[in-house]
Amino acid sequence: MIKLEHVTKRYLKATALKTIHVTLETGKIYGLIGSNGSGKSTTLKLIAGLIQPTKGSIEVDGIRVDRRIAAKVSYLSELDEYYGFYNVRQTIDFFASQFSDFNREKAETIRDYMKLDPESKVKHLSKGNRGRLKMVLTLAREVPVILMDEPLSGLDPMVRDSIVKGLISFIDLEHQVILITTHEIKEVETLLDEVIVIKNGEIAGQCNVDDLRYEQNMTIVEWMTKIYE
Ligand SMILES: Nc1ncnc2c1ncn2[C@@H]1O[C@H](COP(=O)(O)OP(=O)(O)OP(=O)(O)O)[C@@H](O)[C@H]1O
Repeated sequence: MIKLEHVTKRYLKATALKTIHVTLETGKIYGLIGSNGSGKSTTLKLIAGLIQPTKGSIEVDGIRVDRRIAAKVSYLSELDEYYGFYNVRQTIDFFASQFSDFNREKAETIRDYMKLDPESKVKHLSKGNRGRLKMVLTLAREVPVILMDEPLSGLDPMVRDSIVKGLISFIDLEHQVILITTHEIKEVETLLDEVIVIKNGEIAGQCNVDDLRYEQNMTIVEWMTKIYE
């Protein structure tokens, strides 16, 4: 479970988040959506313990987030941060050496599913295959929280599809909560349980995706557009 209470984040020149108050439950996949600069990445970095809130508190499974929270959170960043001179297998080995919760067997299963050649050098991988490798490394960790910042950004429709299917197949919903930021809303619509809209650093709406679809007869994009009007 992730709990943010009255969280504010100010950078030198910008207030990125204004008093965020939200609880995310284990067993659910949440989408965090909003326009550019609305505060999505900042929210993920705070939960991952990479940056500190200006005010307020953040807890993961009842433990206050600080730099040590990395032990409980698997964070897929927007950036490609891997060593180009390693091949896929060496990159997986490196992650296994860094994280005691890394499940080597699961990593192999996902690598196989993603059709990634273990001998390919990371610097020679296409953007799509680097996206797939990121998924292998993020999902192979047995941690209660998985955070994904723009996992589909810049990828072609086939790669997006394999990543969404990989997510469905390999997340452990009994023990994990997943928070995904994305602008590719239609692609993840079927995956999400809940969607949270962030606007100018504030939560402007939260909704169960089935309620939206069956009771309000609306897609996520229609709902978000209404909030942003
Ligand atoms: N390191 C930083 N230093 C100063 N300002 C920052 C920093 N990171 C983000 N900001 C500012 O904080 C605000 C929120 O940024 P954030 O990256 O969280 O938005 P986002 O919703 O993830 O945007 P995008 O969809 O473009 O990725 C923006 O105004 C941004 O310019």
